[in-house]
This record gives sequence, structure tokens and C-alpha cells, in this order.
Amino acid sequence: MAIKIYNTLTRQKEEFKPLREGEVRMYVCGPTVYDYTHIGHARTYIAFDVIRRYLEHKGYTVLMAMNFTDIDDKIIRRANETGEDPKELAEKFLKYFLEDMKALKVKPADIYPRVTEHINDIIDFVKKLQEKGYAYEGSDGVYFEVRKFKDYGKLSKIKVEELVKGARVEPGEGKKNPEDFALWKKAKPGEPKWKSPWGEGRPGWHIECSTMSTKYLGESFDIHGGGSDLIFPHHENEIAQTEACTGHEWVRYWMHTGFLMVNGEKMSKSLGNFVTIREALERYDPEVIRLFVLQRHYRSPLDYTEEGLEHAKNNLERLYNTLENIRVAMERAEISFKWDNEEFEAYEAIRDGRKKFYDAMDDDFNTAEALKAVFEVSNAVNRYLTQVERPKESILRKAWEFFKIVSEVFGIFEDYFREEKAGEEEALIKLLIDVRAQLRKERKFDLADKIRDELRNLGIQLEDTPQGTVWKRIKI
Ligand SMILES: Nc1ncnc2c1ncn2[C@@H]1O[C@H](COP(=O)(O)OP(=O)(O)OP(=O)(O)O)[C@@H](O)[C@H]1O
Ligand SMILES: [Zn+2]
Repeated sequence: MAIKIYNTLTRQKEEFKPLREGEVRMYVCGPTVYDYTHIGHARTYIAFDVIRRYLEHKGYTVLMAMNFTDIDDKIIRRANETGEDPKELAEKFLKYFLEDMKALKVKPADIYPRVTEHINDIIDFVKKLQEKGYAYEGSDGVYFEVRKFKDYGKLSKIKVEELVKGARVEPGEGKKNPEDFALWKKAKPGEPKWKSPWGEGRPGWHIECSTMSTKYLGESFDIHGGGSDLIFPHHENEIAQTEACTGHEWVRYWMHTGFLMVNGEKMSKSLGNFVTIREALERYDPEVIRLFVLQRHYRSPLDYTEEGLEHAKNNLERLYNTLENIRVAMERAEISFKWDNEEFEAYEAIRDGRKKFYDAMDDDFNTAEALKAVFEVSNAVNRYLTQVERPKESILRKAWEFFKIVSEVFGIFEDYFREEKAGEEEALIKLLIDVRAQLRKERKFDLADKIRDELRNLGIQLEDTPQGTVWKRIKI
């Protein structure tokens, strides 16, 4: 089944067709690193992590880039308040962000381009816009002339006239028109700055994403995403800059996440109503936070409540319980020579649950519906295990395989399945030690030594002690 994606650009679900067969190139706007990452950010990044995981699960090679805004007004302001160097401040919070994402089991992006390492690329981009007549230099910076770009407003559906009336414009003294936005800001005394054809200064916010995404993903790519607060002005301006520069369509699918809300307001650094990921992780397992996010569709708003997190915690426990039930039951499971009603019922429940899971994920990554399917399978397996004395191995294996898929896509139970693998490996080593002991008894020393040497080549060292043979891992 093909994947359908809700495209903010067309306000419709569309069948997903990547530009290159088998490959998906996606760019997700990263954080402005001036404070700790909060659960609101986590909502967005976990959502895109699962989207990316699902695309990979479906067989696509995903090339993902995420920027770091490591110089910007907010960073300079905060650094002035705390007396830190803006560069060090950004560096510190960038490191914390990566740690937080790792803790939440969010797979790292392939490339994390940072603004301060791409200043020359940004300058080149602005120069091109100036050459093409879309940008002009004002007293305090270089601006993009919005009215020159005919498609302006195509993403947010905001008209330039409304924009000016509603005063949704950025400040800037040197602008020709109120709706224009800064591509380059000339440095004020004491601000971090870089040399440019327009004097010393720094990039505006939007230009970094146009520059760095096209540098790494090409002049056209598949998916661009972020929280829905980025639709306007950030993504609207990104489109204007990039399409003005290249003269053709840039991004195929625009994806935006709903907000994480606290008491009816967006959780945000600016409003100060946030719970950091670190605080949340002191109280909840990372997988609880993931499940809490996945309980809602990524486009819907999500309320941050204790009940919501407790609900996720209980749900996660229920699923772990089922996994343990299956694992333990495997030991008493038998090969099937015939099926009874219980087997047919369990089989059909797993089959239907698995289909529902894929249908839900194909339908614009509907994790909330997919999770329902996971519980249907979980309930059916538990029911089956209470019904039969000797469960059939094939039924359990089907359920197990399904949970492995859920694990891969949702980024939960990963350690559990890893331990299972480690357990299998240990059992195999023990088996080889027994075989070697038997060979030695039979005085087949050549073969016995071969086992020892081959294992050593794999990083497993055997040692014969008076108590028997023991093994340890060694560096090879
Ligand atoms: N409450 C939230 N719910 C969902 N996504 C959010 C929330 N807050 C921020 N995001 C998303 O996190 C990403 C990084 O945000 P960024 O660092 O730009 O935050 P910010 O806008 O500076 O901070 P804040 O919005 O907290 O004041 C963006 O995609 C943004 O849309
Ligand atoms: Zn961006």
C-alpha cells in the first residue's frame, strides 16, 4: 500500500511519491539553541522520528538533515542576560539537545548543519537573490522583497495585504516595504559578526534553512517539516527565498506537527510554561514519553497532562507484560500438527491487527490508530494464552514478529529485543563450548582447537579452568 501524506501546501492527503525511487530526502527545522529542550520540541521531533522510521521500515533510504540555529537574536539576547559568550551558550544547549534526543531514542539526523559553519554558503545564496532582483540592501541589512515573489503566501494562504494590516511583519528600519524580511542583518556594536559584501553582520533566520537544505538535499527534495508555528512566517519565507533563487518548485510535501499544549496554550520557551525533557525524564521512562506522543496523531494538538502520561505509562506496562507472556510461553510452545478454534481466532486477530497497523501508518502516519491495532493484537495474544495449555509456536512467533515491527517503527522495546538477541548469542557460545569439550574427550584436538581459534577471531576468548571452560569478549 502506498503511503498518504497530508501536505500543508495543498491542504490535502496525497499519495507519497518520492522524487527518486527508493529514496526520501527530508529536512526538519531544528532548534534555536538558547535554552533546554522541552517536551513541546520532543513532541515534534519524536513525531518526525517515527515518520522517518516508518519510511525506513517500508524500505526507503532516508537522507535526513536538521539544522541548528546557533546564532540568532534570541541567542544574543539570552547571552547578554546571563553574561555568557553567545557561541558558548549555543554550544552548550546544542550538546544538551543531542543528549536529550538520544535519551528519547530519537535517531540522529544524517547531517546537522549549523549556521555558523555555513556563513559563506548563506552569503552566496543572498548574493544570488540580489542578482536576480529579489533582494536589496537597506541601511541595517539586506531584505527580501516579498511582492516580487508572485507565489508568496502559497503555503500559509496569507495574503500580503492582510499581513501588513494584521501587523504580522518583522521589524527592520531599512526596509522598503513593511512585509519584507531580513536575509542579512548588519551587526550592532558588540554583536557576533562575519564579513560580507554588505559589511559585517549575520544571517537572518529564514535564509539558513533554504541554504543548508538545498546544499545537502538538492534544489528539490521530498519532505520538509516542523511544528505548525513554522508555517508562517518561517516556511513561507523559506519557499520565497528558495524558489525565487532556483526558479522551480522546491519541496514536494510540507508536513507540520500540532502543538503540545499546557492549559490551552502552546508550550514554549518564550511563554515560560515549559517542562524540560530532563525534568520529564526524571519522572518518566523515555518510552513512556514516546508513547504519550504517539497516542495522538501528529497533526492534532496534544495536551500535556499527568493523566496523559500516566495513561501512556500503563499502556507501556501492558505491552511489556504481553511481551513477557509471549517469551515465557515460547518455552512451553509446541509445533502445530493441527489448529483448533483458539488458534484460528488468535491467527486472525494478529493478521487483522497487523494490517490495521500498516493501514493506519500508511494513512498519514496515524500512530493513534496504529496503537489501537497494537492493543488488539496484545489482547488477542493474552486471551489465547489463557485459553490453551500448550500454545502453538507459530502463533507466538507471528505475534513476536509483529511486536518487533512495532518496536522498529515506534522506537519502543528496542532494548528488550536487543537483550533477546544477546541471550541467543550466549546460548550459541555455550553450545560451542560443550561441543568442544566433547571433541576433546574424543581426542579430536584439531577440531576442538579450530573452534577455539575461530571464536577468538570473532572476539570471544575461551579459557580452560579447573572449573570448566569460561569465555569472555576481547577486542580484536
Ligand atoms: N509546544 C510545541 N509543540 C510542538 N512543537 C513545538 C512546540 N514548541 C516548539 N515546537 C517545535 O520545535 C521546533 C524547534 O523550535 P524552536 O527551537 O524554534 O523553538 P522556539 O520557537 O524558539 O521556542 P518556543 O516556541 O518554545 O518559544 C520547531 O519545529 C517548533 O515548531
Ligand atoms: Zn527552518
